[in-house]
Amino acid sequence: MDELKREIVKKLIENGSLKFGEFVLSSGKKSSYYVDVKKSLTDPDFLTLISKTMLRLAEDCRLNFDKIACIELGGVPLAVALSITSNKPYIIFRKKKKEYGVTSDLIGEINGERFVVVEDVTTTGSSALSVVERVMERGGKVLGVLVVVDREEGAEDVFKEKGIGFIPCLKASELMKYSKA
Ligand SMILES: O=P(O)(O)OC[C@H]1O[C@H](OP(=O)(O)OP(=O)(O)O)[C@H](O)[C@@H]1O
Ligand SMILES: O=C(O)c1cc(=O)[nH]c(=O)[nH]1
Repeated sequence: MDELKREIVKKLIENGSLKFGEFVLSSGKKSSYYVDVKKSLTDPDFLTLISKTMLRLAEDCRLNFDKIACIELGGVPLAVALSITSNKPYIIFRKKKKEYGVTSDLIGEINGERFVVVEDVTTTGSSALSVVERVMERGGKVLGVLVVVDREEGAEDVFKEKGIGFIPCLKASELMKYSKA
């Protein structure tokens, strides 16, 4: 697994996804760095690497899932890639309901299946938690949350409290450590 982590770090760096400066995060928090995982998710090699890593982590943790769930935007390319690698269907939640056409906030179906949630980055975990809650409200079961980079700013505790597995491919501290190696 260590080798996969190093490959992920290498790709994130090559793709210019680790940025230093002054950033405002989704939660309103300020940060001196930003991990632009979405930029790397435009790279087919990164998509392949991440989906293989996520499938391996899910297998190692015995997450016997039927479907994949995500929220736009960052989760979508991940869900598509993992769907192709695992041959399991996926669903997408919209951040907001549409006001025309098909107005549901859900694309795909939930019929009591077992889900893994995928997310590009977790900071507070609130975005991934909204997916977990929305799957459960509709009768789905959530086995775990798989994330590319966890910034170690609270998400782990959020899911521990809920009794839901939280499985980052990489922690921010590992990203910083390996990026200097
Ligand atoms: O753990 P949290 O504190 O919720 O922060 C992480 C969330 O923030 C980012 O999304 P963003 O809100 O920037 O939306 P986007 O995917 O549409 O770019 C990221 O993709 C996660 O979804
Ligand atoms: O918390 C966030 O909004 C966030 C942090 C980060 O490093 N990368 C990202 O895409 N979002």
